[in-house]
Amino acid sequence: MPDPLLELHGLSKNFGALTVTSDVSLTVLPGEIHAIIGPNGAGKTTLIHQISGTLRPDRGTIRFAGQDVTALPFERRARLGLARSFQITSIVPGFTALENVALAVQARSGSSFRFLRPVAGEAALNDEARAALDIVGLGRVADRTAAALSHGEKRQLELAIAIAMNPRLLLLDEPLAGAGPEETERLIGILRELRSRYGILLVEHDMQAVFALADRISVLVYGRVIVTGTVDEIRGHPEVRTAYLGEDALA
Ligand SMILES: Nc1ncnc2c1ncn2[C@@H]1O[C@H](COP(=O)(O)OP(=O)(O)OP(=O)(O)O)[C@@H](O)[C@H]1O
Repeated sequence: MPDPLLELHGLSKNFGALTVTSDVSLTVLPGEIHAIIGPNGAGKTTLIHQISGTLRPDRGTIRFAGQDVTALPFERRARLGLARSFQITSIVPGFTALENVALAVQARSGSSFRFLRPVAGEAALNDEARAALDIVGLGRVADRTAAALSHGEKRQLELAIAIAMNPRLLLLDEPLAGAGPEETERLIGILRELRSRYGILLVEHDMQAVFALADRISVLVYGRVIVTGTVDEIRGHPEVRTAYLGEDALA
């Protein structure tokens, strides 16, 4: 088995008397989609915050690509290749899709484009941004403003922005939220393509999408991982079936 890209060990977090993450241990391997599912309020988003570095765990460790990153700030983790997909609200509506992604490339690269002549620097920025748009299937709308994109295309744009960070691992918090059936199908196809390039930790409520995509699934209930397993293991797990998902979700 390859070394894990991401390794959580005994991660715990309380907000006052409320335990939001309780002794969470899990791994994400290169080229794997590891999905986190669980009922509302189970602690999925706060777990993502702790991994990305916007929230400090009270206890436990986070190792990324063999390095202990538990104490590193968000930007340092991002530079190491831990990219969180941002919500639509971070997209600049008046900018084109290309400009939105170019901003992310520029933010990642800092001053490295400064040493190129302005025109060459801009061309290099745009080339990278175009490549990210192509990966998520948005190449043909690169010059359209973000405001003019459909909801599904905006979700694709978020993915392109995350990819522009040059990640090794993508943290995706509900990438299918609000997408219609056709858009969902398209996004599932894109996420499947992305798996060959990155490890993915996926938080998603759409159970059919999770079952279509995940290599492994961890079930989070009240901040605790009650089981980690393959799609078949999770579908058939009695505690998962009865505890909270309901039979319909697992059909
Ligand atoms: N900053 C905070 N201060 C206090 N409590 C918080 C804070 N952030 C989240 N919580 C609480 O922590 C618990 C876990 O929330 P979280 O958003 O991680 O759950 P979730 O599994 O992502 O839920 P959903 O599926 O609804 O998005 C909830 O009870 C929430 O109210």
